[in-house]
Amino acid sequence: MKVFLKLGWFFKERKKEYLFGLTMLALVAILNLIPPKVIGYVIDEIGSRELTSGSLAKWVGLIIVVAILAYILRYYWRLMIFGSSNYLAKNLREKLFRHFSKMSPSFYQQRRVGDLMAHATNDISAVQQTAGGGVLTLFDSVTTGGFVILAMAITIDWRLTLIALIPMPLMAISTSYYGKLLHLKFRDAQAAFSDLNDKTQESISGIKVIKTFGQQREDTEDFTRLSNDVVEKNMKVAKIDSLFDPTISLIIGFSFMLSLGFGAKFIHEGIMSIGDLVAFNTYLGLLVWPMLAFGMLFNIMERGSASYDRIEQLLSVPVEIDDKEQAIDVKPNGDIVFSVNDFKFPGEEASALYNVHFELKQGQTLGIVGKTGSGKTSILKLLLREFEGFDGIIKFGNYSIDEYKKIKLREAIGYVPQDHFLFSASVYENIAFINPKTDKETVERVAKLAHIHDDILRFSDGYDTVVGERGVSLSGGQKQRISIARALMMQPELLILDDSLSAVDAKTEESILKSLKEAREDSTTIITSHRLSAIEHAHLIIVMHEGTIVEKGTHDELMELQGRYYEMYQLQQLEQLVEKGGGVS
Ligand SMILES: Nc1ncnc2c1ncn2[C@@H]1O[C@H](COP(=O)(O)OP(=O)(O)OP(=O)(O)O)[C@@H](O)[C@H]1O
Repeated sequence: MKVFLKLGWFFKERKKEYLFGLTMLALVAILNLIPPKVIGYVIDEIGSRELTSGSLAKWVGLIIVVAILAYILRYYWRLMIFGSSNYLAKNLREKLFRHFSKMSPSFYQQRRVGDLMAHATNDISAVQQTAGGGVLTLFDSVTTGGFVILAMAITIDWRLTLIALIPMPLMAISTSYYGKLLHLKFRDAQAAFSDLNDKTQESISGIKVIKTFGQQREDTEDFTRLSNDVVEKNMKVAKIDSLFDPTISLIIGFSFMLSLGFGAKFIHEGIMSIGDLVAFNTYLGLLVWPMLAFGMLFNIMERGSASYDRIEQLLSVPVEIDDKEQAIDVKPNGDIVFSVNDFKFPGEEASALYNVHFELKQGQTLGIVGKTGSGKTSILKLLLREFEGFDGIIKFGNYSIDEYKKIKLREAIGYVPQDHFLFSASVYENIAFINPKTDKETVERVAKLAHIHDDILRFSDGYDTVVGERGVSLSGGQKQRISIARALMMQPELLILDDSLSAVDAKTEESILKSLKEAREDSTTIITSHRLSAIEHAHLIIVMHEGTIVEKGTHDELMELQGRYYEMYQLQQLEQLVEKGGGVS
């Protein structure tokens, strides 16, 4: 029953619909009491030879009126109760989605997408069933059951009623026992479904890699194993679920036996008429549904309760990186001061960054180089406030980045990540992502700046060509340049290119950087790259190694130092020479 209390807020919200629906349901329960009584009267009139065609027509007419009324009322209670439960699903779905969209990357790092999707589908549907079918079974079993028992006791015989109810406590004991078992098995089944969901999502997203490595058979076997596991766990649920009906039918059967035996005795003693016994047994038949419903109620409630707990747990995960109370509501601009003494990713022992200090004046370009895993992207993640909890301060303009509203900080930064993502939409929509109503000229201007305009014109539908998962396949370099154009649409104070030119050739890279420099004279740019030509002209270059800065300066200064940067530069010059077919003497 706890789950109904937990859902109290929703029932309050849709009070009118539930009250209306439940009143209709109670009226149907009362109408249901009429036919058995009518049958009893007719049988007694037949027995005493008092039945006339006039009285028969009266009884038949009454049953028809009851049937029509019950038809209308049933329609409305279904509409009210099941209809309302849809709003609960909508409400929870939206809450979850809003919550998901507020969570920081570390939240997604700790959870699997398939699992989150299972919460948003299976769990919500189980809770919806509680607010629909659950409410119905609870109310119906109580009202129909209650009214029928009252009608049996008051209008027929209270002693026979008590006798017929003797087996009922057995019902309560067995259904509650099965319910507990069901809860455990259902939890296992849901967890298995989450695993399967996760596997499906990962296999579909990674299908290209799976095929390239010829792992389809292994992948399918893996999938089949998980799918079998889901079936196995659901079979366990079904086995317990299947015990409800036979148990309840057995107990009701026992009731029938008692009522028939004692009823016959009462007729013999002249306490009851035959019509009364027929009516009594018809009432007893009416008790089957409320009892079954009662059994089902445990099932629905257990599922709903387990699912609601999981959803609540997810919603209660705090938003790690949130706005401060008096957060500044303006876009930051100005100089950047990055001063981090130490930073560890959540749950990690080792520092990802330590003693990383640099300053960047507005309009300057910073180049970050270093071996893979040296901490380049980690610097950017801190700047974007994707992670917090470092020792130090990062300032953008006059304030620390955590003083600004998160949305304002992000609006000031155009970020082109390494793992660029294009939506399943047209090229135009992908570029104009921040404002789909942007005019064509602006979209074309940024596309030209990113040197992707000519490529787009060559696509079959130009800017209307659909890209992403459902669309045409683009080369890595084309995707990178569309991502750059999308970031440029923001006219950001700070543009961050995280190894975003790795897939374009050196000449295109040079042209893009040149036009960016011209178009963004007063704005700041940060470029991380493995290719030194991309950062050669930066105002400041930092060389990262194992999480810290090992060299800092301009290209000329670093060359003079003859350290790591110098070595990397020499090596890349050599590589270029070899690529061009030159030799080393
Ligand atoms: N979200 C994360 N959680 C835990 N550790 C992380 C996370 N992101 C990065 N790291 C770790 O931090 C270190 C620095 O990674 P980072 O991505 O900053 O390197 P990088 O210099 O950008 O490398 P690359 O050139 O390959 O992109 C690595 O050891 C990496 O495993």
